[in-house]
Amino acid sequence: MNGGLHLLPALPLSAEAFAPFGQVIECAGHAGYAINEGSSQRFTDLAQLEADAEGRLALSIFRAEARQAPFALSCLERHPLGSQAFMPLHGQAFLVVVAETRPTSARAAPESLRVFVSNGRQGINFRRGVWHHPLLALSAGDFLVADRLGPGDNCEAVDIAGWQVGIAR
Ligand SMILES: NC(=O)N[C@@H](O)C(=O)O
Ligand code: NI
Repeated sequence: MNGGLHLLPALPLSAEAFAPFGQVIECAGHAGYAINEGSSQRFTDLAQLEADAEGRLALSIFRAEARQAPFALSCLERHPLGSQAFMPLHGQAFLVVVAETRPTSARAAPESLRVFVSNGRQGINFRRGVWHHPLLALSAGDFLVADRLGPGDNCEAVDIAGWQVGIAR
């Protein structure tokens, strides 16, 4: 413990481990196919983007500052009306914190929290409604973000405490 905070170490991000929460956006593990007279390879349909009927999917860029690990968690959120995808544009690693269920108390039970670290060549797509921590970039850089815009409240948040996330030494 450090300052009363329990450390939840990050595991390397993999499609299998992340499957309950969404998809990993990467070329590794997928078969690309040649397009444009062989000048490019297309790695297609890597994430299932979701939006309700009243919303629409939009592309944005988050210009993220580096967060210092270990990082004390203060909240989790979810987007009930659509998915949310993050793809690093400068190969920056980032932490991904997800929970299988809504935290029932401020001190979210560790067994419901999962922490992954992207190698910077991997993006992620949170399924619609998955509890997650807002973006935690480990080095500064831009992220391409695809998520749902439209009417209604698409962000539900809960406060949590007592946990910090980082890279196991
Ligand atoms: N607030 C916002 O647009 N981003 C968060 O939803 C996040 O997950 O980073
Ligand atoms: Ni979010």
